[in-house]
Amino acid sequence: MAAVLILSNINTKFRILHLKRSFSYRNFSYLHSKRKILNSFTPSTYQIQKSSTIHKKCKQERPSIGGSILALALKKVPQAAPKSQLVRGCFHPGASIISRDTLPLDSQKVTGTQMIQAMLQYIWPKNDQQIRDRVKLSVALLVSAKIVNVSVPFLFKYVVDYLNANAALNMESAPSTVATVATSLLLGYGIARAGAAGFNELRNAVFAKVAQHSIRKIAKNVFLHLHNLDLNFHLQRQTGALSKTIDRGSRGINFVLSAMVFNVVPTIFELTMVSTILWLNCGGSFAGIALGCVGIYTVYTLAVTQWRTKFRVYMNQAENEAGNKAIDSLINYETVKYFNNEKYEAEKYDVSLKKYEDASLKTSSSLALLNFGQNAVFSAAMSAIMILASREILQGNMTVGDLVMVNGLLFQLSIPLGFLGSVYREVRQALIDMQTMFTLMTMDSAIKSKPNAPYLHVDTKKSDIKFENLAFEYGPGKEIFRDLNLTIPPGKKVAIVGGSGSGKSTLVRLLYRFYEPNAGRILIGNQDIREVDIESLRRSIAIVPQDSVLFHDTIKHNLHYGDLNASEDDVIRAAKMAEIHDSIIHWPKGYETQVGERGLKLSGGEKQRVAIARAILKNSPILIFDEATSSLDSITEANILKALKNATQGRTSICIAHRLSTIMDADEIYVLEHGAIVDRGSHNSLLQNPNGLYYKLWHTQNHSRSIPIVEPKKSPLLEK
Ligand SMILES: N[C@@H](CCC(=O)N[C@@H](CS)C(=O)NCC(=O)O)C(=O)O
Repeated sequence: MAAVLILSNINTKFRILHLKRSFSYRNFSYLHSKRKILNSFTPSTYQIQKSSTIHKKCKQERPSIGGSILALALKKVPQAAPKSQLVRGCFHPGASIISRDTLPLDSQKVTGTQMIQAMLQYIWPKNDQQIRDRVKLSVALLVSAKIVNVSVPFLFKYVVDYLNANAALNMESAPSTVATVATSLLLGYGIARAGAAGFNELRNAVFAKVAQHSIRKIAKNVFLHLHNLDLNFHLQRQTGALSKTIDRGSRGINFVLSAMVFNVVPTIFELTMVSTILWLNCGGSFAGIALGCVGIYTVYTLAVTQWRTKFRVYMNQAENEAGNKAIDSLINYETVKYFNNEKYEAEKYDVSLKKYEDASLKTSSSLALLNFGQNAVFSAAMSAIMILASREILQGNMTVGDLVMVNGLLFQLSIPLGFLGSVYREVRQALIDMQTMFTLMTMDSAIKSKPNAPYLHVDTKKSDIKFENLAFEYGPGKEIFRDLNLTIPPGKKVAIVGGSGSGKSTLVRLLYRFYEPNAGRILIGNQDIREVDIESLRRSIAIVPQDSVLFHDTIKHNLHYGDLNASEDDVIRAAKMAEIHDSIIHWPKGYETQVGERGLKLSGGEKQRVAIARAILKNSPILIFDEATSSLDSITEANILKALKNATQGRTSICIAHRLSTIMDADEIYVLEHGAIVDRGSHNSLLQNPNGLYYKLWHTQNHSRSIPIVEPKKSPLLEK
């Protein structure tokens, strides 16, 4: 199948824009403007052809984005090409991709055997005897349940035969004995039925701990693994998709385990027992009917399930689409109101609901067809086996009890098989989900500590920070630094200023090892940060980021996050230093106030002050303020600058700033432009140079800032 896939790496994220069977370049602008993103594109492997031709055309037509748009003619191929052919978003003819957002491009697909091995590690753990004992007990209970279950039709047979034989005799001779025997057999029948159910339930209870324990361990390991992957990985992936991967993957494990232990293995065991019994007791043709029935039933069920699965996929897609639209619309509640677009939003939501409705109807009607067919197969088999039995009875080879028994055995078999289609569908999906999750586990972080890396030691009096011949680019054509040299003296407050895109924040990311430089090195107290333990490096640096995002928890928890071992007094002290304490105590629940999702209930200034308090609490020798006062009004800013001054005392601090008024007191100011230092000095000395960038920035900002006097923003929490 020839297909066209257009990918864009705008925002460093590959997106599938459109997939078509045939492609003409004239469609390109249209497709690009449509930006159809097929998130739910099923994982397949495509071979890339003629990419260079189409890419060239894209470049001519849309020079501004040509470099980042790749239009690829693809052909489906059975196997993925080596991952080395896929380099930094550059696709070469002949290379292949796994086109699913959640599957990492640079990871290896996990095979079925590897998945089974991984699962076995959890359900048969080497050093957990308790779990192993539970598995053994579950298997014993499974076998017992099935043996008892198969004995039920036998007991029924004996009762029928016994009553049949004795009803024909003179009942007056020993009526009480007949009644006692029949009653005992029927009681045995009841006990056996209850016993089989009891064993089944006991097995479920015993095995539940094994399954849940495994899921917990796997989910925790995946979660930890995700935290250990580098920032670049996280920026390229939707966080929602990652959490879904863990969620679906661990649910998949649960499902596969449960299906195997509670359904597939017991049913195969029961089928083997039933056909053996029928063959030994009644003959080969009886066993043949049972096996034939289950065979036809299985083929029919799998075929119909395969056909109807697409309706469920559409249904789920439409459900997700509707859910996303509802969430997006409700998150944008204020924007919707600003433009009176409630009806438009409702219509948009209804489009997805309609898709859901259509798919849902197809799901139900195809389910009815499946159920009917399954029933018909078993009914036909039961009729056939009973006709055969009745003939044997008439010939005197079998009893009426035997007829009841064969009926019972076949009927009992139909019960677990009643869910075969669902089990098949869910297991297939679970295997895909598990594969996505385990594939994620094969990803390695691009940035990590070397084995036995020494801890970083920072002496605030001696350890300077040096950026030596630094070169860095976020990707091809996105160069930030070419040959940057910069020294931050120990214990001093250094400011880095410049326009947006000059590379200020990138410096912080490189220092924190969120990214690795392409050339050059960064030294703290003459220790190359690439050679030291990454955790010790990050412990030595406290950052107040540009966008402070808070956890959906209390304000106290969010402050405490700076140092989870700090005392409550320390938390309050940090809050006071960051000038947020007075606001908090006026909120209805004080420090116990919930901040809302991502700190939604707090104003920008409040969030930044929380971030400052957290950084103060972290108490690291190096402090970085990355545009930390950008969301503060003038009055709060003035108050907070004093707090910052206290916090930075005796530490090496770097203030990244756009607003120059916040860094006037810095010991040294570096002016950055297009990734190079164009000016340096103190505030006063820099203002002596009327041709310098600092001079221009200062006068532009002072002119615009002298007009408004901004009142401090009220907290949204106080307004409620
Ligand atoms: N007999 C069918 C259906 C069994 C059934 O009722 N499955 C439940 C889930 S355990 C269900 O809700 N199915 C809905 C569907 O398959 O669309 C089969 O073998 O799959």
